[in-house]
Amino acid sequence: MAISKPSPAIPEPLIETLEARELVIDIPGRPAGRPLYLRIAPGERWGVLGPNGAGKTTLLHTLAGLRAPRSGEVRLGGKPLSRLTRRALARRLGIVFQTHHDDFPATVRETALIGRHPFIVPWQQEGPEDLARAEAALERLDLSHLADRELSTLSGGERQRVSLATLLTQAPQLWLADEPTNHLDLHHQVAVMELLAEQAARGCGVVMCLHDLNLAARWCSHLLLLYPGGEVCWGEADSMLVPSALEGLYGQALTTAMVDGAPVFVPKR
Ligand SMILES: Nc1ncnc2c1ncn2[C@@H]1O[C@H](COP(=O)(O)OP(=O)(O)OP(=O)(O)O)[C@@H](O)[C@H]1O
Repeated sequence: MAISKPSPAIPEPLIETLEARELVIDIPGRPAGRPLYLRIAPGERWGVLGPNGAGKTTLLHTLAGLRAPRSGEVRLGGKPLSRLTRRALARRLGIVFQTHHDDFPATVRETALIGRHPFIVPWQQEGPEDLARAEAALERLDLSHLADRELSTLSGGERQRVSLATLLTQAPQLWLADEPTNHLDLHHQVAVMELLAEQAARGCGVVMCLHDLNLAARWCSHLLLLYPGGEVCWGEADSMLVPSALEGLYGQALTTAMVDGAPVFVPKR
């Protein structure tokens, strides 16, 4: 996968910040816990960590405006998400879902082009520039050779890369990704983390739910730890990667070492 050449067709993002103000996500039957005050600034790479069922996906969907919070609000560029139209929001914020629902037959190229839908008027066909962006995104995600394939014929990792290519075609300022390295082999895991880091370096804000502590330690600038009881803490990654806190988060003893200047966490047997 080519990881060195960003598409020249993608414009520089506007500078906007995603903010959670006194936010409590809505998980039925769970106590409210500590409200979130988050500010996802341009250039930041946030990792959301927590065990299964802690609420990572619920948080991501709430930040994307797909799910109402129990209380508090999410603002983009100073405006509550509820005051933005779906179209205005989709021009600025994009999401990679944890699971894919491919209800209609479509090729890889057609799926990547969905990323342009917020920018074209209803019933208008995609133009040459839209197509060029989709092709560049497919190339970036190592998918050009699969452009005409039906989604239903792809492997899990190939399908995951199509979702990322669609988001790259959309080129939002805010990238929300639910387990973006799901199904990916080691090389493509690194390539996708590099892609997200590259977007942040362009001035995008990135939030990703991760299960791999070592990817989080190497690629995230900030971390948010979500505990199953609703407790939450967040801050710069260096200050959050405390072995005892991570052991408490997962209920799993860890061995820690420093490798190439970053901590590495291995589960104890
Ligand atoms: N509509 C719903 N009704 C009842 N409970 C729900 C609903 N949606 C989610 N939940 C519960 O909310 C909790 C948080 O779910 P969520 O998918 O956000 O967790 P997660 O941290 O992303 O988990 P995983 O690591 O397994 O993906 C889970 O216990 C889930 O069963």
